[in-house]
Amino acid sequence: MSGRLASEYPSWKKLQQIYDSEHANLVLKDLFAQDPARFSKFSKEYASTSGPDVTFLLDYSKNLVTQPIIDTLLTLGREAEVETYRDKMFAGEHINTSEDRAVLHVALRNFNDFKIQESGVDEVSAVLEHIKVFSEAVRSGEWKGYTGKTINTIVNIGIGGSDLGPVMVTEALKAYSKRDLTAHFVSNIDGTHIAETLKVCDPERTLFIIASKTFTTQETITNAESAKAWFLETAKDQAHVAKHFVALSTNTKAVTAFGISPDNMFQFWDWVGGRYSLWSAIGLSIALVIGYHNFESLLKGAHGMDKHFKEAPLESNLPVLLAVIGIWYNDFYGSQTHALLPYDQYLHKFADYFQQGDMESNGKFVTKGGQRVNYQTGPIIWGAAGTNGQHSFYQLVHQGTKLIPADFIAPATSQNPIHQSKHHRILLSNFFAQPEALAFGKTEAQVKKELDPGASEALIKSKVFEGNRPSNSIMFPLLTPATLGALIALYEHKIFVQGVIWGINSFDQMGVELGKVLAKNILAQLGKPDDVKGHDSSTTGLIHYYQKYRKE
Ligand SMILES: O=P(O)(O)OC[C@H]1O[C@H](O)[C@@H](O)[C@@H](O)[C@@H]1O
Repeated sequence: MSGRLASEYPSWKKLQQIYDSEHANLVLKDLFAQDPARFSKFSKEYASTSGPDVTFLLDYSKNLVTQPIIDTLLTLGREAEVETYRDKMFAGEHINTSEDRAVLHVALRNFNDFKIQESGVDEVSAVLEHIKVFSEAVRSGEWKGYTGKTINTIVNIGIGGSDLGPVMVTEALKAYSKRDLTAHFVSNIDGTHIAETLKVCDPERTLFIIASKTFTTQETITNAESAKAWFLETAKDQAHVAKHFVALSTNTKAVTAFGISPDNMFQFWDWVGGRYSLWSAIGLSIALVIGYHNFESLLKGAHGMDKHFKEAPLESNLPVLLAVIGIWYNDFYGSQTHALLPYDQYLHKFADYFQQGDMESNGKFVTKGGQRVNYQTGPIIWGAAGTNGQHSFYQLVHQGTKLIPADFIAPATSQNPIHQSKHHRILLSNFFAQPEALAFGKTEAQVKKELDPGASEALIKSKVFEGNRPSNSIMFPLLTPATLGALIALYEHKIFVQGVIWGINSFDQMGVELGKVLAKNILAQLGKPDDVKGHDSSTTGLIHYYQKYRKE
């Protein structure tokens, strides 16, 4: 984040030399055979030192690394001043330089532990109290709708960071949810999303949460207006809106203009990035679904990881290790993507969440100093919950031509140990088997032994697994709110470290702007073909096609 080109650091050049001269010999099968202690050397157990107990194991032994490579990668971190920039973040310095903002999602889950100076930080506990009081009133039934009935449905209307975090976390912690309160999340501008949701809502018992940091996002405001119109069709009186609409935003003026009273607004601050906002008022839907106490555990679990990230030396700092190993593949092996593969159905939105978290943060081609980078920055993040992926895309992961580093994530214990945990044992046997298969593969000799002597060369070749495909494995005892908090913070800080090394600003998102501006211009031209001006022939042709067939 110093804005320097990563490729100028001496350790970067050294890593390139190591890659060039050694990568052909970096064979997992051999590395494990040569060192029986490889697992214990390249795995670490995390145990929180503050807040609720959180432990997990990070096994990074199945990576194409040796100790000297890890050491050089850590030197790269030091040369890029990862420690300095980490301290700047925690100190509230304006490390989001393009927007001149502090980056303080860590302050949202700090509970007065670290001293952080920034305006608004001293208001965090009051907003948490507001979330607590409000969520408890709704959950207990004390908060009533305009006809005196309790709330049984919440609809969070938001998009991007005002949607993905709450969606992912409420799914991940469903086992802790209040079953008589149904949560829906409406994000897409496609009218289908709000229309289908409203079909199953009762206006007398539904609470709409309008979640938007800026309160100007077209999708969210349009959906919120449609929801309000739908509500007023039944409720008639504008005064009833107060019982059914609340806002989560930094923009009091726009919230008031929408018709939501400031009493029903949950505040946050410009130093909370959208994709880092689930810890803020944006997490209201989470507190409503799992209860404030569990929401606080989520925050405290994340704080434990913040403490680890802030205090642990780089060589035992888990976010740093994940970050530099990721850079090894991304920048030296040329891998384009990184897969997140949780073996936990509750985490089925985890990869979706970190698509924004990682790709919006590190999908940048200029450094903070404005130079075009001459190396790869953020990877494409993707993934799905196991074992579903095994029956779709794992073919390519095992035998395709691309190197796909992957993180396998699993709880040792299931929240649903049905059939004497038979399901979970099968799930975990797959969780253990897949990284093993990826790393060690299957040789031609092994294949031949299993086939008839007359088997064709082609058949034999098609059954070979080259192996040597790297992965991390993360295991924890149970997916609790605090464990999830720590896990999310682990990845947030990994993304931070990578951004610092690449010299980019991980905290702005200029790349979402151009399309928005063009769409606004096009929206004004959709009326008639003659209005369609100033576009290339393809865009013009597409708009004309729409105009020919549309039905209003
Ligand atoms: O909460 P808001 O202001 O509605 O923004 C929603 C989203 O908009 C844009 O796509 C980006 O800025 C995202 O980072 C943000 O999360």
